[in-house]
Amino acid sequence: MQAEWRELESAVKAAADVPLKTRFETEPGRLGRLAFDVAGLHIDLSKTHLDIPVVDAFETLAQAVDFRGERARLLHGQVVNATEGRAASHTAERGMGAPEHVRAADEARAAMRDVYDRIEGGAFGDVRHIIHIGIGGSFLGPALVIDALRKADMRYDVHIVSNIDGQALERALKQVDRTRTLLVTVSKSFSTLETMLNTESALAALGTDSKQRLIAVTAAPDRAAAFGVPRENILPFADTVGGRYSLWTGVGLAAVLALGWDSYDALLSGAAAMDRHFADAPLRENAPVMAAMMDLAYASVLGAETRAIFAYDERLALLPSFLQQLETESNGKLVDRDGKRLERGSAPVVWGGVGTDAQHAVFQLLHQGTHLIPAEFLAVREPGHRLGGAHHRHLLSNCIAQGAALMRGRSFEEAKAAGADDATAHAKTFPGDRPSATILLRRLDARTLGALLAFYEHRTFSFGALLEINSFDQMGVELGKDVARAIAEGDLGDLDPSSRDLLDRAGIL
Ligand SMILES: O=P(O)(O)OC[C@H]1O[C@](O)(CO)[C@@H](O)[C@@H]1O
Repeated sequence: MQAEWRELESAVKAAADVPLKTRFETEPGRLGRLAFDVAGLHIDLSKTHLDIPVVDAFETLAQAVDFRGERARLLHGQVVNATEGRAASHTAERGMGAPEHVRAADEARAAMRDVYDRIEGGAFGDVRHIIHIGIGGSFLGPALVIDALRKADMRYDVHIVSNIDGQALERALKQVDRTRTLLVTVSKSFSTLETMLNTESALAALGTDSKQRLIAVTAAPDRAAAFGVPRENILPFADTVGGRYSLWTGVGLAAVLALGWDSYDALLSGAAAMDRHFADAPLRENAPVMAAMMDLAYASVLGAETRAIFAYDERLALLPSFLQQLETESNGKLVDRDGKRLERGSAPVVWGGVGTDAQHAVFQLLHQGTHLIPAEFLAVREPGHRLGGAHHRHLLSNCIAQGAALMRGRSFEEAKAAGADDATAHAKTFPGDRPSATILLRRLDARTLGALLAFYEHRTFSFGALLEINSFDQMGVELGKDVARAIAEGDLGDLDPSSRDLLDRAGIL
């Protein structure tokens, strides 16, 4: 593998020496090769340092690391998460996978439909409010989906509570009529501290029969039953579905209730369309694979430590947070699948915000700062409001202008020609040649959103597979949890003096 990586590194470094803005003239057909239309998404990677030699080198690496074999193992339900000895079967939720995984997903969806119909039919009373309790992958996906597809006439008023800070639950409780509130606790493990404590406090606040109004969504149904959730209120899902890949399961129940079952079907069908593209398209026509190549070129070869995502659409404001978990928890790893220390960078820090707000906050650094930061812009062709064309025209113009300006830059001479003195002209010089990708959605509906989220899932997997890491475990979160548990139980062990002092000052000792 070393030879393939060396070849890739020299191709990427050579590509980085060629100014991006000159490439459209010198590389005929560049835009056509690096822009992809899939399932309602237009994905433009042409303002990046991907070029034919780089993609060739990635193809060679893909061959050497058996990328296609790993993809087949993922999509056929074989073990791809070796440390936990299991498959990653999220695509089975959309119909692609081992027959037993697809069957289990279908059964789980039938159980979900049954609970959905009981709620709609009044079995839990006249429900108006839903408090969804969960954290990490057990809330980011549903929260994003609700926010993105929010309708004026939402069927239920959904409050999502994740943080163990009691303020989060208290705020939600203040906004609901407790007699008309359904609790949906989502926890793959049904043992996560934050979720369990919030559930207990919510049950206490909702009164004596509150367990009857508790739905549990989990891969550990026996734990939920032991907790006292009525069996018919437990929605199981397979433990082969990773938390950050789980919004397609009953984890999305609150979103499905709020948006309607049809939206859920459409979300799954959009994801399924992306699954087919990922499974079938040749690597250099495969949008998630090509995007992963781009991510690796920057993070693992050129040393970019961050990657910035800006959604030029209020409805996608939660996307950077969702992707932060998806990408960093999946690929923020120190060792490869054999336990060998990685010789190159794994997942970059993912951060971002909404445009145009972010332009007035962090874009100075993007345009003139000293770090290499690949940026990603997302926008939707159809506006999500009825305020008239000016808002949308300016929004989209700003979005597209950022990528153009990052690439083009402004020379010292141009700044001088515009009348600046030398010192000011230096300050007004933009180096340019800064990479960005742009994703344009035709419209933001459930189907397109499903395709978009599946695109990111497969891109994350492809990054991990090319780097030969396990994208489906998250051992790095355990130590912090263990130390916190020990402290909460009063076991300070060999805790360092600084932390003891802080606990003392915080009033915990
Ligand atoms: O769904 P659970 O088991 O409550 O876990 C919540 C989150 O906690 C993590 O395990 C990390 O601590 C995430 O991977 C997961 O999404």
